[in-house]
Amino acid sequence: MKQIWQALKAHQQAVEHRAILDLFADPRRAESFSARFDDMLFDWSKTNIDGTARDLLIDLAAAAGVAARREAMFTGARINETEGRAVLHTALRAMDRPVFVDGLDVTPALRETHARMQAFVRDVHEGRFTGQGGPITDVVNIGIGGSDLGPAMACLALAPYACGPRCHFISNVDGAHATDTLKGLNPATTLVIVASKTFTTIETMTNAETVRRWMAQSVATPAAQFAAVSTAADRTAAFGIDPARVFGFEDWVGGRYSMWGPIGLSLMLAIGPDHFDAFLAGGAAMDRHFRTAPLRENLPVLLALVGIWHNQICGHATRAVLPYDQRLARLPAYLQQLEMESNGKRVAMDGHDLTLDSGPVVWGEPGTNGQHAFYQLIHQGTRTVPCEFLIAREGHEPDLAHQHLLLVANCLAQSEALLRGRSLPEARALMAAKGLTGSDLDRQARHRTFPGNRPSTTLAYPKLTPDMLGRIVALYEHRVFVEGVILGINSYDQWGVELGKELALALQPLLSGDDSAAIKDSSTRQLVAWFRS
Ligand SMILES: O=P(O)(O)OC[C@H]1O[C@](O)(CO)[C@@H](O)[C@@H]1O
Repeated sequence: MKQIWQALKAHQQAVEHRAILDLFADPRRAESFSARFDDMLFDWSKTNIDGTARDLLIDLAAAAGVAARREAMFTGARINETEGRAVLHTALRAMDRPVFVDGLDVTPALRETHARMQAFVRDVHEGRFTGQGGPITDVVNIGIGGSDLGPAMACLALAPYACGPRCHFISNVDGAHATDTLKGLNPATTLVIVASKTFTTIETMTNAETVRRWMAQSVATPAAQFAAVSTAADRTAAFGIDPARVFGFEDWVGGRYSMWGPIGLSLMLAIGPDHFDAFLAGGAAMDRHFRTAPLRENLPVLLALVGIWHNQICGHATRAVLPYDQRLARLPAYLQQLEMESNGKRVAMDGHDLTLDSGPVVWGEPGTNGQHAFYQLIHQGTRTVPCEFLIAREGHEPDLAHQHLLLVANCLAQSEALLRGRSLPEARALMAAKGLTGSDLDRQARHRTFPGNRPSTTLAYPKLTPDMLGRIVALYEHRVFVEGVILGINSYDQWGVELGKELALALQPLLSGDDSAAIKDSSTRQLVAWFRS
């Protein structure tokens, strides 16, 4: 491994100043540096990765043992070593294939829970399960992190497939979130889902109490309109939720990988069981591809290797995710948790400090909106931000096809602009054509140059259907896995969120009056005093 990392670094230094555009002298550049899976196209040719770098990166994945680790994950080995757990979200989307944990096939239980979810959703849709004031019109999902971001992202993404009650999401402990979300909802026709793997998360439990009080003002039995999704049946029972409406899952489903199972209940309510199954089928199709395609043609592996090249080799600390698909507006937030909670770690699996950078900072917004906000920095700032564009060939609005064309044109134009840039002579010619001369021309032209040579990839897909969303989400999940294996990280724990939780619990009583002298640093002491005054 060490030698491959060194060879990659040496190669990167050798080609650092080469223009990506020069790689296109090879007429087969785009074709050779693209991969397809069914009707998805991943084009990574607009990066500075050439044949040598590609070979080294593939060697890196092979030497890191990606294939063996992948098999270990799919077959239920306890690869989440710091928590002693298997990692089996893939089993949630392939329930027909036995998977054993400790010698026990876990899929019959998964199928049973899935069937219970389907029956419940049909009962809601067909009016057999109602609120105390009539058929369910609205669903409020209370959860945070992995118990919120996935379903919230997917409900928006699949809005054209909505066929059930309206779904709303409350996550923040800020009372504003519950207040604003509940405004206008009828408690007597609202179903509340408390979604929490642990059923201890302070934000979720606090919001659940708030919503229960809100409901109690209007209906006789609030608990009758509550359902729960959790691994902790004892705690859901203690909260008073009827076990008939509790959908359990196992601890080998990580929170940020959990939308495929019961945590996806709000999504299933929104789009119906058939579309939800299509979403699962899309994820399963990507699983098969990931498990069987050679590394060189394997989409998750390639996404990961491009990421490693940009982050650990070239030193670009951030990655922008830019979906030219308004309904993927929450994808960047979803990926922030998926990627940063998974690979934002400084201690490797073997207990040693990482000698390389951990996973990148992931951020983004849908295009074209981002173009009118932060693309200025991406085009002309001093730092390089590798960009990942996502774009569908077709939208869901046939009568607005001309707008979709404009969207596609913008997406392709951005990656072209990042690649080509605009040279000083080109900018001078433009300014001269506008009548500028002399020092004025020189100065104005400099502001209008673009360095170009800025890397980007494009993931193109036919249409954002449930199946396609499943493929895209599974693609990113596996990309995170591959990056984690190459970096030697356990992508499935999240100890880094614990300290803040502990300190918040300790600070809460101090804010409401207890002695704050125990606080060690004067800044926190000052802030506590300020809030208390
Ligand atoms: O589903 P739970 O147990 O409420 O946890 C919510 C989220 O909190 C975290 O544990 C981080 O604090 C995430 O990993 C998880 O998705």
